[in-house]
Amino acid sequence: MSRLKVVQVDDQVTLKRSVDEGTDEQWQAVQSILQDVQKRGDKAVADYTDKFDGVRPSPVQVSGEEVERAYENFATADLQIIRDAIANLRDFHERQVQQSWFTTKQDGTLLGQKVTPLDAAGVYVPGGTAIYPSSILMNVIPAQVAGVERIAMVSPPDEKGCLADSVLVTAAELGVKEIYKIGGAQAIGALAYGTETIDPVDKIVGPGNIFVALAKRAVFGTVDIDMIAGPSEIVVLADESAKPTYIAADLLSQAEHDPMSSAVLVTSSKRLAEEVAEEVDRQLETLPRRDVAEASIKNYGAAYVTSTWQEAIDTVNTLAPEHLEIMTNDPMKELGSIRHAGAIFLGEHSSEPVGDYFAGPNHVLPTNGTARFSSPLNVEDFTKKSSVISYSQEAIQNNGEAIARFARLEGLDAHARAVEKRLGDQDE
Ligand SMILES: NC(=O)c1ccc[n+]([C@@H]2O[C@H](COP(=O)([O-])OP(=O)(O)OC[C@H]3O[C@@H](n4cnc5c(N)ncnc54)[C@H](O)[C@@H]3O)[C@@H](O)[C@H]2O)c1
Ligand SMILES: N[C@H](CO)Cc1c[nH]c[nH+]1
Ligand SMILES: [Zn+2]
Repeated sequence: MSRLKVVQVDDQVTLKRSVDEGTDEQWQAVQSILQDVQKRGDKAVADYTDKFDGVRPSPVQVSGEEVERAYENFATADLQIIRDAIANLRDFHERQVQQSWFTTKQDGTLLGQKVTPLDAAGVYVPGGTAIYPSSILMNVIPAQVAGVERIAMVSPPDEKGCLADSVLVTAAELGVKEIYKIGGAQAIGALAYGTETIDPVDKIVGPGNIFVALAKRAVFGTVDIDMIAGPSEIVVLADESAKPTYIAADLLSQAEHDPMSSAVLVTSSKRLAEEVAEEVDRQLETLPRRDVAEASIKNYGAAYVTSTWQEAIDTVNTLAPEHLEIMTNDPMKELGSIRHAGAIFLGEHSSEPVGDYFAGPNHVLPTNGTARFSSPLNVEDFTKKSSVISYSQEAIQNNGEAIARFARLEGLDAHARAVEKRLGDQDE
């Protein structure tokens, strides 16, 4: 019996998705960690690091010597790959830069929008069960391209109180100098509220486990956050021309992230669905992270078979997946029908990990159906806009009466009078 369920889609089928909103106990744990960090600063952060990571790094900030040692241990071939990925990501994100703009009218009015980078961003790099140098690239590069001056990075230490060489080297390649060996909700609290050692930031970005996600939700408002990225998801939309071996491999690439990840095939071909299910079983046999991938396939994996191709497209749009691969005869033809997906990979050579590590687009993407209304992490996330208004004397004389009248519609006389003070006044 295949672990990937083949399901005929009809009106009765509810599309399963993984939702982890945290338990009451987790919420309470996070709230009390955050309150304690606000009250006791560095001491609280050190106590929780000791409790959850089993170590008290001192100093908590990474030193230049630690970075030098990491370079000594790091293979040149790996360094070159990181450098090539950085170049691809910079090139892609530089195209996202938005300029300030201004417009003028005949009467001398000037209106516009001034784009300003955030002063300080905090980047969370997960470090519990795996190491994610790729997430450093995805979070730091758009911030730097936007022009953010201060980037403070946090990541939980290993049992020796250190960060992985790949993490330190990747951060150093990007020129990140402020790196702290802390993780979990206590690190989010330190970035949001500040401690004796760490200045607060304006926005916190980066993925993490449920404690990190709940802490980000809780500090939103004190600081901005990027999004709450849930477990990874992949949907493959395929027709008879697709190769089952490729589809199975790509489904497993996301299933191996987390038992809560979801990997789904959508097709109108029952034969393809059955072949992919068999192939998933075959490939699982030799996968090092088989336990995780198998649990994910069992929990949230499915091959949805539709009666028509249009139903297949509708199913994809209902799922609004984080990653969508289109493996059909003419993938470009389907692009126009896809309304909701975080990243769209076209054709059999565009395997999802190409985007996770290297191609250039960001791998921090909306999960959990939120691709219906949100976008990948991008340069704009690290900027804000101010409106600019400059009225000439002619403009205020021509429009002042109308503005005052509008103010009185709201019963706000001080507003009306502020404008009326200018009426009739002429420049010397
Ligand atoms: N969407 C993306 O782009 C993306 C990229 C990389 C990783 N991820 C996800 O990020 C997550 C990383 O999770 P992780 O656990 O490996 O690392 P993590 O760094 O998010 O969490 C580790 C920290 O959790 C805290 N913690 C652990 N148990 C706790 C408890 N009982 N109470 C309070 N705090 C506790 C500790 O402080 C520890 O330092 C995974 O789910 C992974 O799939 C997503
Ligand atoms: N696929 C993940 C986002 O859903 C990102 C990632 C990092 N490393 C490997 N993959
Ligand atoms: Zn991945």
